Amino acid sequence: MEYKVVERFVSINGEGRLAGQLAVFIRFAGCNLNCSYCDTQWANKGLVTYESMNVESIYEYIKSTGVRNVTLTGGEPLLRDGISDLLKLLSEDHELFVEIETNGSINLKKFSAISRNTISFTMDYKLPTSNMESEMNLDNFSYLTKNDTVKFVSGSMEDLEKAKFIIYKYDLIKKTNVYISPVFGQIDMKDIVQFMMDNHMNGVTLQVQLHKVIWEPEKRGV
Ligand SMILES: C[S@@+](CC[C@H](N)C(=O)[O-])C[C@H]1O[C@@H](n2cnc3c(N)ncnc32)[C@H](O)[C@@H]1O
Ligand SMILES: Nc1nc2[nH]cc(C(=O)O)c2c(=O)[nH]1
Ligand code: SF4
Ligand SMILES: [Mg+2]
Repeated sequence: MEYKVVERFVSINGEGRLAGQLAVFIRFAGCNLNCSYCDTQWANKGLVTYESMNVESIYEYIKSTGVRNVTLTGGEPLLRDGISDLLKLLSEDHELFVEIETNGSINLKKFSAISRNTISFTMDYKLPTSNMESEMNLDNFSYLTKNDTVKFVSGSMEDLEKAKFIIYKYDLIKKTNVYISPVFGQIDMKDIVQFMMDNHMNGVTLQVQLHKVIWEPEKRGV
């Protein structure tokens, strides 16, 4: 199985539970959604330049970096047939901790058989601002554990209200890690903090994309 890889690099992880730690990134081409705010739309275009890599060459690259946190992202990394083969190989190397950024539309049930000790899903719940909310697979919440994360990328008060509704309806704080992140530059983070205070959102973590604070927000490969 060949995968279209549009970027591979080492940086600090700017998002998620391991934000601030070194991570090696593999970015796959193509996505089945089209979020209004997507910061990697370039990776989803048909004519994007990519490298063909297979499971072995991806694994070799990861190991060659000496970095133990791995982030698989895109585009939508779980879109490819055969991505389970890569997840299985990576799960067998207990030196690695693998995070998969996924868009909430892909059924996670099919990955239940893979050993999940060192494999963690960060599932976005796409809010109204994204225009992609109708694509969310709500069954996915039953496959997430405390090793995983649900992320609500919010660009408006309407988004925050919807995030609150979903968090409590599905009891997400008990099941998994819950993050709120601003659509970069589109909402005042003070308003998010105020919303969290007004609604007693204990157990929810606010996070800004660290790499966009450190480098130019549009910079690739960081
Ligand atoms: C580019 S996506 C790739 C993985 C997958 N397609 C997804 O949406 O989760 C990686 C993460 O970046 C977030 N993201 C994309 N554009 C953003 C923006 N303008 N501001 C904040 N987060 C953004 C997405 O919501 C997602 O959590
Ligand atoms: N530094 C850095 N951290 C990240 N964490 C998740 C990313 C992504 O695009 O999925 C990302 C990214 O693009 N850069
Ligand atoms: S799902 Fe992810 S990669 Fe696809 S358009 Fe939305 S943010 Fe971009
Ligand atoms: Mg990114």
